[in-house]
Amino acid sequence: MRALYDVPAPAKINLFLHVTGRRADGYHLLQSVFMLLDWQDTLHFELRPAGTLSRDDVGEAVPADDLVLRAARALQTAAGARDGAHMTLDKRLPVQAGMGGGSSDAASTLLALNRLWRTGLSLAQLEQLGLALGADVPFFLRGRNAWVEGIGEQITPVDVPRGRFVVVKPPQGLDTASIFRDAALRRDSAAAIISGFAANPLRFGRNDLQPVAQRLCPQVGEALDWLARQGLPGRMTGSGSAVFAPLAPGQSPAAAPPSWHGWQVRECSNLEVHPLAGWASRDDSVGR
Ligand SMILES: C[C@](O)(CO)[C@H](O)COP(=O)(O)OP(=O)(O)OC[C@H]1O[C@@H](n2ccc(N)nc2=O)[C@H](O)[C@@H]1O
Ligand SMILES: Nc1ncnc2c1ncn2[C@@H]1O[C@H](COP(=O)(O)OP(=O)(O)OP(=O)(O)O)[C@@H](O)[C@H]1O
Repeated sequence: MRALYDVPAPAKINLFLHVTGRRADGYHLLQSVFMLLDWQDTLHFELRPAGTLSRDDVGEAVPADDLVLRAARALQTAAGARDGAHMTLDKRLPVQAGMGGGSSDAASTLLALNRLWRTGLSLAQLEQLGLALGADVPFFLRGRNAWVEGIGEQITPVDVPRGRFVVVKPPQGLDTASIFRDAALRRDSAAAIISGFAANPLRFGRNDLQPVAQRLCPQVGEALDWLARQGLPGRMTGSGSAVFAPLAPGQSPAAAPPSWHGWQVRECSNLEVHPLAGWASRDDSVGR
């Protein structure tokens, strides 16, 4: 067994996102298709004795006690692990983008440390730990493009056509909780069915969080207008502020406007499976 691991933590985009209701605890019920992208953070893990956990500093955008450390601590406690780890996060994904970067870091941490520490938790057990860290973590653990319901825990794999996308991240980020608590948020979308999505995957539905996000962050509208002027049907991902559009074969987006300081415009391809898919056992009997 190796004493260190280097693992990727890919981003996701939500091809559509409908808010269908609200639970008694305030969390919102969603329907969405989550799709993995080839834009990623990288994490490095080294075994340390006596349960110590540490992480290299990654700058202001990520809190000191971030989702990597919190995921490690959650696994250590749940599995009774006696080992520790030193962790390095090479943060490449934009923060507060709606691309699930923090959740993906947490999922990759759970998968890597479950191997490094030989704690042997099953996928179902990791998903339960992950959901407490962030609503998107179970999706990343499962590792396939998926139709997702509930608050993120009901996951059904779906096929998404392979293709390229342009992603635009404005400099201003958006806080997920502020979007969900906004009084103007539409929370009553009718339940959709997978076959409706499958008939037209890149155009199905809408993002119900987009109108609120656009009001709180006009740069979201600016990004969508820029895509529309190129004939690209843009949509926001998650709670923003990044937006995306599918690209036709051979098509490239225009150069970003010169006034866009601090904006990111990036071409990506989708992934069929997460690079760490299969790292945790699907068999619950393997868990402790
Ligand atoms: C909107 C999505 O990006 C879709 O992928 C995610 O569901 C958001 O997931 P996330 O960033 O991991 O969000 P969390 O850290 O779990 O939640 C942040 C806050 O957003 C609100 N929240 C989040 C998810 C959800 N289904 N309903 C909510 O109301 C809650 O107030 C919560 O305290
Ligand atoms: N490893 C991490 N990477 C990024 N953000 C983190 C991390 N750990 C904790 N956070 C906190 O989580 C907040 C949101 O992170 P993230 O960038 O994942 O949001 P997001 O892109 O909107 O994701 P989502 O689509 O899940 O809403 C950040 O503002 C940051 O304070």
